[in-house]
Amino acid sequence: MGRPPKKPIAVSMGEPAGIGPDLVLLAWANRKALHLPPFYVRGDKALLASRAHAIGLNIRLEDVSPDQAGAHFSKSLPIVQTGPALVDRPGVEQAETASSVIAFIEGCVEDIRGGLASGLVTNPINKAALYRTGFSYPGHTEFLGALAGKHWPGAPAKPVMMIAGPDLMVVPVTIHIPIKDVPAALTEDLIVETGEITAHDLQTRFGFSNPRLAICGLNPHAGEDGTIGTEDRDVIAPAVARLKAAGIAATGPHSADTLFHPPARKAYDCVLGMYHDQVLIPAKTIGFDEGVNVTLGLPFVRTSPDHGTAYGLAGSGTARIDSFSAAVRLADVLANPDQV
Ligand SMILES: NC(=O)C1=CN([C@@H]2O[C@H](COP(=O)(O)OP(=O)(O)OC[C@H]3O[C@@H](n4cnc5c(N)ncnc54)[C@H](O)[C@@H]3O)[C@@H](O)[C@H]2O)C=CC1
Ligand SMILES: NCC(=O)COP(=O)(O)O
Repeated sequence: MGRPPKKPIAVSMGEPAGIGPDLVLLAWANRKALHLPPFYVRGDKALLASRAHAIGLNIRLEDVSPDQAGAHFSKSLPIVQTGPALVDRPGVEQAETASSVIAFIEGCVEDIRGGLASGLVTNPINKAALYRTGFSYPGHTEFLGALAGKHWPGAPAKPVMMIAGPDLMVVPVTIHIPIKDVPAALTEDLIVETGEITAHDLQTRFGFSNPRLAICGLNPHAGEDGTIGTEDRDVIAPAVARLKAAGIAATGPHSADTLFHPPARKAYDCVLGMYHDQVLIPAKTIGFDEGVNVTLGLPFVRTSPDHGTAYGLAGSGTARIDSFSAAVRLADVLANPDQV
């Protein structure tokens, strides 16, 4: 007996005024050249039709249910209509689309839970626009952690953000918080938990037998023995010691400024940074086009392009699809480890 066909990847359309709609259309149009597995979009068909016209793509869009998506993918872009029809205004924020944006994500997670999709790829959302309508999660990462807790009760669901590129993988220990709040948020337990989840997922999902984690300091020169800030000595160093005691190949705290040049990158598999920009700046500088945002620590697979909504490019047809395509391929590999 042959293997059953792979389930499709569920893709959320993301911010309607951003480049998410362009990306799904361009990716489907170039699916063969990009070696993309079957996927479907939870979004709005009317808006996608309008955007396809704007960027000069004459492609078939099919309104389907998730269980039919795989069968349609070779001939048309399968769309699971989610929410009301939207008006296509590229680059223009509209408060009334916020509930649809959230419903796209929730619907995809429910599809995975229901066995209809193998993994999730999210398109970028306008975070500030969602906050303005009362959305209480800083980003997808935290929202997906909450959805995992709701739909997989009892399963471990501490979401950890990783930006993975061919030349660098990084994890920010604190994510979407103001820089002034970082020192207080950094605890030994948080660093240890993040390191353990990272090491576990690099082993079980990414095939590293003994992943080497380089842990950044917080202060210049990792604090110079507590003379330029005490967090490196009093919080981060003990956390590194605990990770080592747990059998994880962790080193640090390292001075972050000298951790990302090519020879330094040979000494580790992944960097844990203490705050968002400490590690996302090098990751996006080195591999903006190929980078993929992966959420570790969830009971399901979620990836995303590493960029945002790029309002200025929406509807122009010029948005690069490399990162989105890499996100779809990686979701497929992670969700179907025995079939690639
Ligand atoms: N995963 C998510 O949902 C993310 C959402 N965002 C959201 O994106 C919005 C804009 O954030 P920014 O910091 O301006 O980042 P951005 O990534 O949208 O744009 C930064 C620069 O990169 C360019 N760019 C982005 N994607 C591109 C692509 N595919 N092809 C070619 N050029 C591209 C843009 O034109 C711009 O010059 C914010 O509302 C933020 O909340 C940002 C990052 C991730
Ligand atoms: N800068 C990366 C980013 O903000 C991604 O956030 P999320 O929406 O994936 O949590």
